[in-house]
Amino acid sequence: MILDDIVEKRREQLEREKENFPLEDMKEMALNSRRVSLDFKAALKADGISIISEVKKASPSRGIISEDFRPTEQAKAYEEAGVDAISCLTEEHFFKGADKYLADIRASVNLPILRKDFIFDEYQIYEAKVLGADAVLLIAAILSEEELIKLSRLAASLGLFCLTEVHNEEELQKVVRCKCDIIGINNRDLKTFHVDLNTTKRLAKLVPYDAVLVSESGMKNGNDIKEVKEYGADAVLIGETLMRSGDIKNTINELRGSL
Ligand SMILES: O=P(O)(O)OC[C@@H](O)[C@@H](O)c1c[nH]c2ccccc12
Repeated sequence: MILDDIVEKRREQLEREKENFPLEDMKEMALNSRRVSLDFKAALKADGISIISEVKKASPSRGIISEDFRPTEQAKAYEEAGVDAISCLTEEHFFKGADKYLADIRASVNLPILRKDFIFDEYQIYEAKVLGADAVLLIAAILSEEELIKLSRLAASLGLFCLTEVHNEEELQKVVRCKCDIIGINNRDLKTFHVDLNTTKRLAKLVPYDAVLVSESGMKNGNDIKEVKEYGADAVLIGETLMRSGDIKNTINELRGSL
């Protein structure tokens, strides 16, 4: 199963990271960071539908998405087009991401940044802080309830927001029990890669009214956004459509339905 393979590879990447830079040092750096996070949650709750735009070179379902991949330029173009937040992949093997991309983007844009990765170890949370992220992704499918609580508490203690991702009822119930306040509904099943916007429709009804709801994956145009907005989404997370766009401003306007 692909999700297991990704986590397995991610463990290997993590071991390398820990060898290069031990936990104690990473922790110290994170705790010494004086940077105040940008308010990821407020950005998603802003009027209208908020857009989180993703910087992603490749994915296991799509292969290479962007041949001429320039992460910082991409993020700057998103900022100029008026998006509300940026998501940056840091997983190396399947998504061809890198920590450096996030750090570089941090130095050039002034929007909240989500570290998009497969996070299961406290090291990755400290590292997110050091890289300059404002938020981290936690995927309910790969974390137990105890882990979700532990990692989200640690993130909060560092001033990081958590976007907690679910794909089915059981995962949603789990994150609601953990009182996660920013809930991502992934329209893509990470086990089969099948995309269905009805996932948002089905699960949105079970999301607590005071949580921020993000619909993730598979959206291609303004109609898709309108659809998930009707289901109750406060924000959308869009990657491939924007990575493939030749005119980001135009595509963002089209997605917002303002053309
Ligand atoms: O490129 P898309 O279909 O617009 O999807 C973006 C984002 O939702 C997707 O990259 C994603 C959602 N959850 C994830 C978890 C890990 C890695 C990637 C993801």
